[in-house]
Amino acid sequence: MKNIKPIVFVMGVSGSGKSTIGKLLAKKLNIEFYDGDDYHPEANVKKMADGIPLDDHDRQGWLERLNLLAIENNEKGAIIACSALKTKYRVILQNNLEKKLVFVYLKGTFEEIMTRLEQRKNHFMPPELLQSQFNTLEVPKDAITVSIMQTPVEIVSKIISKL
Ligand SMILES: Nc1ncnc2c1ncn2[C@@H]1O[C@H](COP(=O)(O)OP(=O)(O)O)[C@@H](O)[C@H]1O
Ligand SMILES: O=C(O)[C@H](O)[C@@H](O)[C@H](O)[C@H](O)COP(=O)(O)O
Repeated sequence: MKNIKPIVFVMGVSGSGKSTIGKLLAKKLNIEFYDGDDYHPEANVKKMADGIPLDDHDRQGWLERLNLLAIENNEKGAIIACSALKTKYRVILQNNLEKKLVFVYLKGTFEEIMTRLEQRKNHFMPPELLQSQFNTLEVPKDAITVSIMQTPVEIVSKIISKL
């Protein structure tokens, strides 16, 4: 592993496994995990809970906060779960940061992720928003891309082998 204390953004659509994989990856690397969901302003959470997709304007301040979080953790490293759906969002996350961010893209089909979302309990994000998440997604070309059709342990060990 070249990158001992990386700043990793685990990205992908809602339900792709960002929180599950991010937490496990952080535990294995012994660095802090942050869930991007916890940094949305209340208005964003309410909008999503009401079944309305966020737009660029809604996401701007949230992405800026996560960029600051990355800067604060530049030395220690961090794992951050964040949808980071568009290329321009990933540019905001990298702003003024010394380290080059590592993006891990959790790749899965609409059908598989819909099944997981329908089974997930106690979460504000309604499965009906999944189509808009896929519509918004710009698949990253320079990310570590991992299929979600494996156990979390397998996914995390693949990620670590590529860091
Ligand atoms: N590799 C996996 N295999 C099977 N189920 C998974 C896997 N990763 C996550 N899940 C389950 O899928 C659902 C969505 O995962 P979650 O981590 O909440 O995704 P996200 O943070 O991207 O919205 C959860 O119920 C989680 O337990
Ligand atoms: O950019 C967005 O539209 C949101 O960040 C969204 O992608 C994110 O997925 C939600 O916060 C729901 O949370 P889950 O990803 O945990 O479903």
